[in-house]
Amino acid sequence: SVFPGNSGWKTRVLTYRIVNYTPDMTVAEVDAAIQRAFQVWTNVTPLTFTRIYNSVADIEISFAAQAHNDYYPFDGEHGTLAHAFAPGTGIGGDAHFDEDETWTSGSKGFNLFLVAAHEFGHSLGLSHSNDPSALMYPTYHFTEPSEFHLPDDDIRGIQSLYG
Ligand SMILES: O=C1CC=C(NS(=O)(=O)c2ccc(-c3ccccc3)cc2)CC1=O
Ligand SMILES: [Zn+2]
Ligand SMILES: [Zn+2]
Repeated sequence: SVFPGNSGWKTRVLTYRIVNYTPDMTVAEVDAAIQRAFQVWTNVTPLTFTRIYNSVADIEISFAAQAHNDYYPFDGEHGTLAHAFAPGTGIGGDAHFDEDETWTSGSKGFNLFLVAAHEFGHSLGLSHSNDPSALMYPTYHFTEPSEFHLPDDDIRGIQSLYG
């Protein structure tokens, strides 16, 4: 089952900011993938996510390659696709996506919606699941986004933090 992180956010109203964009997708595609990735979690919790454009948000979303001002430099194409920080101030909650990957809204490369939904699980305090069908399972597997449903294991995990 999913091992919930040690703590979650203390507030239910969270903000997010898309700091920059990948050239692999249109701005509209990135916006939609991020919004839908948050919806996966708002559907099953009392959490709400408000997008902001200027000041610092709780969850700052950015694309970067190699070293990028945290202690977890990316590694070029493949390998680590993205990472996210558990709830907290500053870098807490932020999600970084490796620009050396090919990001798509389809089944080619890596599907941004699916990876973002997984990373936002970490941003909300979830760790990995050992259930292969779970979104929080550590291995990427493509699912048609229009048919994506949050597996029970993940619902149990997030509701143990924000139920
Ligand atoms: O906690 C970790 C540590 C290792 C990671 N490896 S990754 O970047 O290659 C990665 C692997 C799987 C996913 C994923 C899993 C299930 C559904 C969608 C994406 C996302 C990123 C990413 C990650 O979130
Ligand atoms: Zn990073
Ligand atoms: Zn993960």
